[in-house]
Amino acid sequence: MQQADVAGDLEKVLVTEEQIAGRLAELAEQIAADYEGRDLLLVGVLKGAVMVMADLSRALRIHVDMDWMAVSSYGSGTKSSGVVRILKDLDRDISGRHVLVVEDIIDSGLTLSWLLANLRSRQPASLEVAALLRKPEAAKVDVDVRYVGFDIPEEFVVGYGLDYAEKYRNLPFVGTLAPHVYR
Ligand SMILES: O=P(O)(O)OC[C@H]1O[C@H](OP(=O)(O)OP(=O)(O)O)[C@H](O)[C@@H]1O
Ligand code: HPA
Ligand SMILES: [Mg+2]
Repeated sequence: MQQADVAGDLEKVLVTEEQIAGRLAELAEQIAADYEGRDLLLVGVLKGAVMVMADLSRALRIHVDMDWMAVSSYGSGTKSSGVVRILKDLDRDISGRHVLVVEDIIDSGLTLSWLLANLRSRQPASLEVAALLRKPEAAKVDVDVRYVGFDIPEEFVVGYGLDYAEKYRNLPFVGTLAPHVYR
């Protein structure tokens, strides 16, 4: 009932549940091979990356530690404010650790570019990024992303962790909103 209501707000599905699972399995294999014999720390970026973190980490067949940061630059709108705030910092020191930042989406790149500079200053042994989605046409800054799930067009998307005004995060797929929802 509720799911039907939620789906009614969508214009189209961009990435299906099956496509997400398939791509995360491929990325997990790549990551497991790249980090073999190394101690890996996954850093999830709340709240959007919760679903990616949950599914990617379970697809990984190596030991990992997990920590979380919460940063916010979007508030309740569909445009990045460019001002990034730390809402929750990491619990532990990352100096000397191999850190893989896990993100749901790289849109303007402003959040990630700020976050990487912040994390780099804490002197990890290595620092890479895994993101489910990337919008190449929306990039305002260049960020080097080692693992990308899907490149998507410059449209506002929701689902699989991604929200519009805190809604739609629980959709199992990624889709675009019907214009009537945000106009
Ligand atoms: O590349 P950018 O243009 O900076 O956008 C990407 C960031 O924006 C979203 O987070 P948001 O600030 O909305 O917080 P949330 O994860 O809690 O939804 C998303 O989860 C990324 O972290
Ligand atoms: O397209 C998007 N959807 C939801 N949240 C976002 N944060 C950055 N880009 C997006
Ligand atoms: Mg986020």
